[in-house]
Amino acid sequence: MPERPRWSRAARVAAAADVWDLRRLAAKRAPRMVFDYVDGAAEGEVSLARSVAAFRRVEFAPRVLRDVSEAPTAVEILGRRISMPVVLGPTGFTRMMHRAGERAVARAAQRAGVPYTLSTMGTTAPAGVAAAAPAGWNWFQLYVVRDRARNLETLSMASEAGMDVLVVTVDVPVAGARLRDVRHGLTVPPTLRWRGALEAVRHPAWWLDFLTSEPLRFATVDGAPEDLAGLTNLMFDPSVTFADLEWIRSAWPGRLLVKGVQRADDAKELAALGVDGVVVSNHGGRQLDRAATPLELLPSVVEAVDGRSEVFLDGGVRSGADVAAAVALGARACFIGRAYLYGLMAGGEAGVDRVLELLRAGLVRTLQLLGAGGVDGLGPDLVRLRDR
Ligand SMILES: Cc1cc2nc3c(=O)[nH]c(=O)nc-3n(C[C@H](O)[C@H](O)[C@H](O)COP(=O)(O)O)c2cc1C
Repeated sequence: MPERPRWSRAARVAAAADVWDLRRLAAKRAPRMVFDYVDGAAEGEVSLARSVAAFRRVEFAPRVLRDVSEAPTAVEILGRRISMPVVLGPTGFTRMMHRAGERAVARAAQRAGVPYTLSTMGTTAPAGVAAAAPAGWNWFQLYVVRDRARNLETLSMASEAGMDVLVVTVDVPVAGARLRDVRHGLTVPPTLRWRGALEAVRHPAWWLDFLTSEPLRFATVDGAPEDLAGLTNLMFDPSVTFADLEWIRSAWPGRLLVKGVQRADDAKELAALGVDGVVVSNHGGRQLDRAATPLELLPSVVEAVDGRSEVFLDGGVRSGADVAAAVALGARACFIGRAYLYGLMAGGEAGVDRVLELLRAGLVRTLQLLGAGGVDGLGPDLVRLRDR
Protein backbone atom coordinates (compact mmCIF):
# COMPACT_ATOMS: atom_id res chain seq x y z
CA MET A 1 0.00 0.00 0.00
CA PRO A 2 1.33 3.46 -0.80
CA GLU A 3 2.36 5.38 2.25
CA ARG A 4 -0.13 8.05 3.29
CA PRO A 5 1.20 11.56 2.82
CA ARG A 6 2.52 12.89 6.12
CA TRP A 7 0.05 15.73 6.05
CA SER A 8 -3.05 13.55 5.70
CA ARG A 9 -5.68 13.90 8.39
CA ALA A 10 -5.01 10.37 9.60
CA ALA A 11 -1.31 11.14 9.95
CA ARG A 12 -2.04 14.29 11.90
CA VAL A 13 -4.39 12.46 14.24
CA ALA A 14 -1.82 9.72 14.78
CA ALA A 15 0.86 12.33 15.48
CA ALA A 16 -1.23 14.22 18.07
CA ALA A 17 0.90 14.39 21.20
CA ASP A 18 -1.97 15.23 23.53
CA VAL A 19 -5.70 15.95 23.62
CA TRP A 20 -5.03 19.65 23.05
CA ASP A 21 -3.45 18.82 19.68
CA LEU A 22 -6.66 17.00 18.76
CA ARG A 23 -8.66 20.00 19.92
CA ARG A 24 -6.68 22.18 17.51
CA LEU A 25 -7.31 19.73 14.66
CA ALA A 26 -11.00 19.61 15.58
CA ALA A 27 -11.20 23.41 15.40
CA LYS A 28 -9.85 23.25 11.86
CA ARG A 29 -12.11 20.47 10.66
CA ALA A 30 -15.50 21.28 12.16
CA PRO A 31 -17.53 24.38 11.41
CA ARG A 32 -17.08 27.01 14.06
CA MET A 33 -20.58 26.66 15.51
CA VAL A 34 -20.21 22.89 15.86
CA PHE A 35 -16.79 23.19 17.48
CA ASP A 36 -18.13 25.87 19.81
CA TYR A 37 -21.10 23.72 20.78
CA VAL A 38 -18.61 21.16 22.10
CA ASP A 39 -15.90 23.47 23.37
CA GLY A 40 -18.15 26.08 24.96
CA ALA A 41 -19.93 26.19 28.30
CA ALA A 42 -22.51 28.31 30.11
CA GLU A 43 -22.46 32.06 30.63
CA GLY A 44 -18.93 33.32 31.45
CA GLU A 45 -17.51 29.77 31.13
CA VAL A 46 -15.94 30.18 34.57
CA SER A 47 -16.84 26.64 35.70
CA LEU A 48 -15.25 25.14 32.62
CA ALA A 49 -12.06 27.15 33.05
CA ARG A 50 -11.89 26.26 36.76
CA SER A 51 -12.46 22.55 36.08
CA VAL A 52 -9.51 22.46 33.71
CA ALA A 53 -7.37 24.73 35.91
CA ALA A 54 -8.05 22.57 38.99
CA PHE A 55 -5.95 19.82 37.43
CA ARG A 56 -3.07 22.31 37.24
CA ARG A 57 -3.32 22.68 41.01
CA VAL A 58 -2.40 19.01 41.38
CA GLU A 59 0.95 18.39 43.02
CA PHE A 60 2.18 14.82 42.95
CA ALA A 61 4.35 13.37 45.72
CA PRO A 62 6.12 10.51 43.95
CA ARG A 63 7.62 7.59 45.80
CA VAL A 64 11.06 6.61 44.54
CA LEU A 65 12.89 3.29 44.44
CA ARG A 66 9.78 1.24 43.86
CA ASP A 67 9.62 -1.50 41.26
CA VAL A 68 7.43 0.05 38.61
CA SER A 69 8.25 -2.29 35.76
CA GLU A 70 4.55 -3.17 35.71
CA ALA A 71 1.81 -0.56 36.09
CA PRO A 72 -1.56 -2.28 35.70
CA THR A 73 -4.41 0.09 34.90
CA ALA A 74 -7.41 -2.25 35.19
CA VAL A 75 -10.00 -1.49 37.88
CA GLU A 76 -13.31 -2.89 39.00
CA ILE A 77 -16.31 -0.60 38.86
CA LEU A 78 -19.91 -1.59 39.54
CA GLY A 79 -18.80 -5.20 39.87
CA ARG A 80 -17.06 -5.46 36.53
CA ARG A 81 -13.46 -5.14 35.44
CA ILE A 82 -12.52 -2.43 32.93
CA SER A 83 -9.12 -1.82 31.38
CA MET A 84 -8.56 1.64 32.92
CA PRO A 85 -10.58 4.01 35.13
CA VAL A 86 -12.17 5.90 32.25
CA VAL A 87 -15.81 6.02 31.10
CA LEU A 88 -16.88 7.70 27.89
CA GLY A 89 -19.63 9.97 29.18
CA PRO A 90 -22.93 10.84 27.51
CA THR A 91 -22.94 13.59 24.89
CA GLY A 92 -25.91 14.65 22.80
CA PHE A 93 -25.98 14.95 18.98
CA THR A 94 -22.76 13.05 18.54
CA ARG A 95 -23.40 12.57 14.81
CA MET A 96 -23.20 16.36 14.46
CA MET A 97 -19.52 16.21 15.46
CA HIS A 98 -18.79 13.50 12.89
CA ARG A 99 -21.06 11.36 10.74
CA ALA A 100 -19.71 8.19 12.40
CA GLY A 101 -21.20 9.50 15.68
CA GLU A 102 -22.18 7.30 18.59
CA ARG A 103 -21.35 4.06 16.76
CA ALA A 104 -17.74 5.11 16.29
CA VAL A 105 -17.42 6.17 19.92
CA ALA A 106 -18.95 2.91 21.16
CA ARG A 107 -16.61 0.85 18.95
CA ALA A 108 -13.56 2.76 20.19
CA ALA A 109 -14.67 2.24 23.80
CA GLN A 110 -15.17 -1.47 23.13
CA ARG A 111 -11.69 -1.76 21.66
CA ALA A 112 -10.22 0.06 24.65
CA GLY A 113 -12.14 -2.06 27.15
CA VAL A 114 -13.97 0.86 28.81
CA PRO A 115 -17.69 1.70 29.05
CA TYR A 116 -19.57 4.00 26.72
CA THR A 117 -22.67 5.95 27.79
CA LEU A 118 -25.33 6.73 25.20
CA SER A 119 -27.26 9.96 25.85
CA THR A 120 -31.03 10.44 25.84
CA MET A 121 -30.20 13.15 23.30
CA GLY A 122 -28.29 10.63 21.20
CA THR A 123 -28.55 10.55 17.45
CA THR A 124 -28.24 6.75 17.33
CA ALA A 125 -30.74 4.38 18.95
CA PRO A 126 -29.63 2.04 21.76
CA ALA A 127 -30.04 -0.92 19.40
CA GLY A 128 -27.71 0.77 16.89
CA VAL A 129 -25.02 1.22 19.54
CA ALA A 130 -25.43 -2.37 20.72
CA ALA A 131 -25.09 -3.64 17.13
CA ALA A 132 -21.97 -1.52 16.57
CA ALA A 133 -20.27 -2.62 19.79
CA PRO A 134 -21.86 -5.92 20.82
CA ALA A 135 -18.97 -6.85 23.10
CA GLY A 136 -18.69 -3.39 24.63
CA TRP A 137 -20.04 -2.34 28.01
CA ASN A 138 -22.74 0.06 26.85
CA TRP A 139 -24.53 2.28 29.37
CA PHE A 140 -27.50 4.59 28.98
CA GLN A 141 -28.03 8.13 30.29
CA LEU A 142 -31.52 9.37 31.11
CA TYR A 143 -32.91 12.88 31.15
CA VAL A 144 -36.31 12.69 32.80
CA VAL A 145 -38.84 14.16 30.37
CA ARG A 146 -42.29 15.44 31.30
CA ASP A 147 -44.06 12.54 29.63
CA ARG A 148 -43.47 9.80 32.20
CA ALA A 149 -44.64 7.02 29.88
CA ARG A 150 -42.03 8.16 27.39
CA ASN A 151 -39.30 7.74 30.03
CA LEU A 152 -40.39 4.16 30.56
CA GLU A 153 -40.32 3.46 26.82
CA THR A 154 -36.82 4.93 26.61
CA LEU A 155 -35.66 2.77 29.51
CA SER A 156 -37.07 -0.34 27.82
CA MET A 157 -35.25 0.50 24.59
CA ALA A 158 -31.99 0.77 26.51
CA SER A 159 -32.57 -2.34 28.55
CA GLU A 160 -33.60 -4.39 25.51
CA ALA A 161 -30.36 -3.30 23.85
CA GLY A 162 -28.48 -4.93 26.72
CA MET A 163 -27.55 -1.71 28.51
CA ASP A 164 -27.30 -2.52 32.20
CA VAL A 165 -26.10 0.72 33.79
CA LEU A 166 -28.38 3.76 33.89
CA VAL A 167 -26.92 7.21 34.46
CA VAL A 168 -29.62 9.67 35.51
CA THR A 169 -28.48 13.23 34.88
CA VAL A 170 -29.89 15.65 37.44
CA ASP A 171 -28.17 18.95 36.70
CA VAL A 172 -30.45 20.03 33.84
CA PRO A 173 -33.78 21.06 35.42
CA VAL A 174 -33.70 23.79 32.77
CA ALA A 175 -31.26 24.55 29.96
CA GLY A 176 -28.04 26.38 30.77
CA ALA A 177 -27.25 29.57 28.87
CA ARG A 178 -24.54 28.64 26.39
CA LEU A 179 -23.72 31.99 24.95
CA ARG A 180 -21.53 30.79 22.08
CA ASP A 181 -24.53 28.85 20.75
CA VAL A 182 -26.82 31.83 21.23
CA ARG A 183 -24.41 34.09 19.35
CA HIS A 184 -24.03 31.61 16.49
CA GLY A 185 -27.79 31.10 16.35
CA LEU A 186 -27.00 27.39 16.53
CA THR A 187 -29.78 25.11 15.42
CA VAL A 188 -29.55 21.36 15.58
CA PRO A 189 -29.11 20.19 12.91
CA PRO A 190 -26.98 23.09 11.77
CA THR A 191 -28.43 24.94 8.83
CA LEU A 192 -26.42 26.40 6.00
CA ARG A 193 -27.58 29.99 5.93
CA TRP A 194 -26.04 32.93 4.14
CA ARG A 195 -23.22 33.26 6.62
CA GLY A 196 -22.87 29.50 6.49
CA ALA A 197 -21.88 29.64 2.86
CA LEU A 198 -18.45 30.90 3.88
CA GLU A 199 -18.35 28.10 6.46
CA ALA A 200 -18.94 25.54 3.74
CA VAL A 201 -15.98 26.88 1.82
CA ARG A 202 -13.80 26.68 4.93
CA HIS A 203 -14.94 23.24 6.03
CA PRO A 204 -15.98 21.47 2.83
CA ALA A 205 -15.28 17.94 4.08
CA TRP A 206 -17.50 18.36 7.14
CA TRP A 207 -20.40 19.81 5.15
CA LEU A 208 -20.12 17.16 2.45
CA ASP A 209 -20.24 14.43 5.09
CA PHE A 210 -23.10 16.14 6.85
CA LEU A 211 -25.22 16.69 3.76
CA THR A 212 -24.70 13.16 2.46
CA SER A 213 -25.20 11.20 5.68
CA GLU A 214 -28.29 10.03 7.54
CA PRO A 215 -30.27 13.13 8.67
CA LEU A 216 -29.51 14.22 12.19
CA ARG A 217 -32.36 13.40 14.55
CA PHE A 218 -32.92 12.18 18.07
CA ALA A 219 -33.14 8.44 18.29
CA THR A 220 -35.04 8.04 21.56
CA VAL A 221 -37.04 11.22 22.08
CA ASP A 222 -39.64 13.01 19.98
CA GLY A 223 -39.28 16.49 18.72
CA ALA A 224 -37.27 17.88 15.90
CA PRO A 225 -34.08 19.14 17.43
CA GLU A 226 -33.79 22.77 16.58
CA ASP A 227 -33.40 25.51 19.14
CA LEU A 228 -31.66 23.41 21.73
CA ALA A 229 -32.37 25.43 24.85
CA GLY A 230 -36.02 25.91 23.89
CA LEU A 231 -36.45 22.21 23.25
CA THR A 232 -34.78 21.27 26.54
CA ASN A 233 -37.11 23.54 28.48
CA LEU A 234 -40.12 22.15 26.69
CA MET A 235 -39.23 18.49 27.12
CA PHE A 236 -37.34 18.14 30.38
CA ASP A 237 -39.23 17.86 33.65
CA PRO A 238 -38.08 20.53 36.12
CA SER A 239 -40.18 19.05 38.93
CA VAL A 240 -38.04 15.92 39.39
CA THR A 241 -37.01 15.24 43.02
CA PHE A 242 -35.25 12.58 45.07
CA ALA A 243 -38.59 10.75 45.30
CA ASP A 244 -38.56 10.20 41.53
CA LEU A 245 -35.43 8.10 41.83
CA GLU A 246 -37.64 5.48 43.44
CA TRP A 247 -39.82 4.93 40.38
CA ILE A 248 -36.78 5.07 38.12
CA ARG A 249 -35.14 2.41 40.21
CA SER A 250 -38.24 0.24 40.17
CA ALA A 251 -38.42 0.58 36.38
CA TRP A 252 -34.74 -0.16 35.77
CA PRO A 253 -33.37 -3.64 36.29
CA GLY A 254 -29.68 -2.71 36.28
CA ARG A 255 -27.26 -0.45 38.14
CA LEU A 256 -28.15 3.17 38.81
CA LEU A 257 -25.80 6.16 38.86
CA VAL A 258 -26.77 9.78 39.47
CA LYS A 259 -24.76 12.31 37.47
CA GLY A 260 -24.47 16.00 38.25
CA VAL A 261 -23.93 15.84 42.02
CA GLN A 262 -22.45 19.14 43.18
CA ARG A 263 -22.62 19.02 46.99
CA ALA A 264 -21.49 16.56 49.63
CA ASP A 265 -24.89 16.56 51.40
CA ASP A 266 -26.74 15.61 48.20
CA ALA A 267 -24.21 12.83 47.64
CA LYS A 268 -24.82 11.58 51.17
CA GLU A 269 -28.58 11.54 50.65
CA LEU A 270 -28.19 9.64 47.38
CA ALA A 271 -25.91 7.10 49.01
CA ALA A 272 -28.50 6.64 51.76
CA LEU A 273 -31.10 5.97 49.05
CA GLY A 274 -28.85 3.17 47.86
CA VAL A 275 -27.83 4.38 44.40
CA ASP A 276 -24.89 2.41 43.04
CA GLY A 277 -22.87 5.48 42.23
CA VAL A 278 -22.74 9.26 42.10
CA VAL A 279 -20.96 11.29 39.46
CA VAL A 280 -19.47 14.50 40.80
CA SER A 281 -20.04 16.73 37.80
CA ASN A 282 -21.23 20.18 36.81
CA HIS A 283 -21.96 19.03 33.27
CA GLY A 284 -18.61 20.28 32.05
CA GLY A 285 -19.61 23.82 33.08
CA ARG A 286 -22.52 23.79 30.64
CA GLN A 287 -25.30 24.37 33.17
CA LEU A 288 -24.89 26.57 36.26
CA ASP A 289 -21.79 28.66 35.73
CA ARG A 290 -19.56 29.02 38.81
CA ALA A 291 -20.90 25.78 40.31
CA ALA A 292 -18.37 23.91 42.46
CA THR A 293 -15.31 22.54 40.70
CA PRO A 294 -15.53 18.73 40.56
CA LEU A 295 -11.91 17.89 41.40
CA GLU A 296 -11.98 20.25 44.40
CA LEU A 297 -15.33 18.91 45.60
CA LEU A 298 -14.36 15.26 45.19
CA PRO A 299 -12.65 14.56 48.56
CA SER A 300 -15.64 15.89 50.55
CA VAL A 301 -18.05 13.76 48.50
CA VAL A 302 -15.90 10.67 48.97
CA GLU A 303 -15.94 11.31 52.70
CA ALA A 304 -19.71 11.94 52.83
CA VAL A 305 -20.56 8.83 50.83
CA ASP A 306 -18.22 6.75 52.99
CA GLY A 307 -18.06 3.75 50.67
CA ARG A 308 -21.83 3.26 50.39
CA SER A 309 -21.86 4.21 46.69
CA GLU A 310 -19.08 4.43 44.13
CA VAL A 311 -17.92 7.96 43.38
CA PHE A 312 -17.07 9.07 39.85
CA LEU A 313 -15.89 12.44 38.58
CA ASP A 314 -16.01 14.43 35.39
CA GLY A 315 -15.09 17.88 34.20
CA GLY A 316 -11.76 19.00 32.80
CA VAL A 317 -10.16 15.57 32.38
CA ARG A 318 -7.78 15.87 29.44
CA SER A 319 -4.90 13.49 30.21
CA GLY A 320 -3.92 10.24 31.84
CA ALA A 321 -2.21 12.19 34.61
CA ASP A 322 -5.56 13.92 35.29
CA VAL A 323 -7.18 10.50 35.61
CA ALA A 324 -4.45 9.38 38.02
CA ALA A 325 -4.94 12.51 40.15
CA ALA A 326 -8.72 12.08 40.36
CA VAL A 327 -8.43 8.40 41.25
CA ALA A 328 -5.81 9.21 43.89
CA LEU A 329 -8.28 11.67 45.41
CA GLY A 330 -10.97 8.99 45.62
CA ALA A 331 -12.74 8.67 42.26
CA ARG A 332 -13.39 5.12 41.05
CA ALA A 333 -13.10 6.35 37.48
CA CYS A 334 -13.37 9.54 35.44
CA PHE A 335 -15.98 10.23 32.81
CA ILE A 336 -14.71 12.14 29.79
CA GLY A 337 -16.75 14.36 27.48
CA ARG A 338 -14.98 16.92 25.38
CA ALA A 339 -11.73 14.94 25.24
CA TYR A 340 -13.24 12.19 23.10
CA LEU A 341 -15.38 14.64 21.11
CA TYR A 342 -12.25 16.56 20.10
CA GLY A 343 -10.84 13.27 18.83
CA LEU A 344 -14.08 12.45 17.01
CA MET A 345 -14.22 15.86 15.32
CA ALA A 346 -10.53 15.69 14.42
CA GLY A 347 -10.50 12.23 12.92
CA GLY A 348 -13.68 10.20 13.42
CA GLU A 349 -13.26 6.81 15.04
CA ALA A 350 -9.47 6.89 14.73
CA GLY A 351 -9.51 10.18 16.61
CA VAL A 352 -11.40 8.61 19.53
CA ASP A 353 -8.95 5.69 19.47
CA ARG A 354 -6.10 8.19 19.66
CA VAL A 355 -7.61 9.95 22.68
CA LEU A 356 -7.96 6.66 24.53
CA GLU A 357 -4.41 5.66 23.59
CA LEU A 358 -3.08 8.98 24.89
CA LEU A 359 -5.02 8.66 28.14
CA ARG A 360 -3.81 5.12 28.68
CA ALA A 361 -0.17 5.92 27.90
CA GLY A 362 -0.29 8.99 30.14
CA LEU A 363 -1.88 7.03 32.96
CA VAL A 364 0.73 4.27 32.78
CA ARG A 365 3.58 6.77 32.67
CA THR A 366 2.17 8.72 35.62
CA LEU A 367 1.70 5.55 37.67
CA GLN A 368 5.31 4.61 37.02
CA LEU A 369 6.73 8.05 37.73
CA LEU A 370 4.63 8.23 40.90
CA GLY A 371 5.96 4.90 42.12
CA ALA A 372 2.35 3.81 42.52
CA GLY A 373 2.77 0.35 40.99
CA GLY A 374 -0.66 0.37 39.34
CA VAL A 375 -4.00 2.09 39.74
CA ASP A 376 -4.65 0.10 42.91
CA GLY A 377 -1.66 1.82 44.48
CA LEU A 378 -3.10 5.33 44.03
CA GLY A 379 -4.14 7.14 47.19
CA PRO A 380 -4.43 10.63 48.65
CA ASP A 381 -0.86 10.55 49.98
CA LEU A 382 0.37 10.81 46.39
CA VAL A 383 -1.50 13.98 45.50
CA ARG A 384 -2.36 17.31 46.99
CA LEU A 385 -4.04 20.39 45.57
CA ARG A 386 -1.85 23.46 45.82
CA ASP A 387 -3.46 26.74 46.82
CA ARG A 388 -2.69 28.14 43.41
C1 LIG B 1 -21.17 18.52 23.48
C2 LIG B 1 -21.57 17.97 24.80
C3 LIG B 1 -22.80 17.35 24.94
C4 LIG B 1 -23.18 16.82 26.17
N1 LIG B 1 -24.39 16.16 26.27
C5 LIG B 1 -24.72 15.57 27.45
C6 LIG B 1 -25.90 14.78 27.54
O1 LIG B 1 -26.63 14.60 26.58
N2 LIG B 1 -26.17 14.22 28.74
C7 LIG B 1 -25.36 14.38 29.85
O2 LIG B 1 -25.66 13.85 30.92
N3 LIG B 1 -24.23 15.11 29.77
C8 LIG B 1 -23.90 15.70 28.60
N4 LIG B 1 -22.73 16.40 28.51
C9 LIG B 1 -21.85 16.51 29.70
C10 LIG B 1 -20.83 15.39 29.73
O3 LIG B 1 -21.42 14.13 29.93
C11 LIG B 1 -19.80 15.61 30.84
O4 LIG B 1 -20.47 15.83 32.06
C12 LIG B 1 -18.86 16.79 30.57
O5 LIG B 1 -18.56 16.87 29.20
C13 LIG B 1 -17.59 16.61 31.38
O6 LIG B 1 -16.70 17.64 31.18
P1 LIG B 1 -15.49 17.56 30.11
O7 LIG B 1 -16.12 17.82 28.78
O8 LIG B 1 -14.60 18.65 30.55
O9 LIG B 1 -14.89 16.18 30.18
C14 LIG B 1 -22.33 16.94 27.29
C15 LIG B 1 -21.08 17.56 27.14
C16 LIG B 1 -20.70 18.06 25.91
C17 LIG B 1 -19.34 18.69 25.79
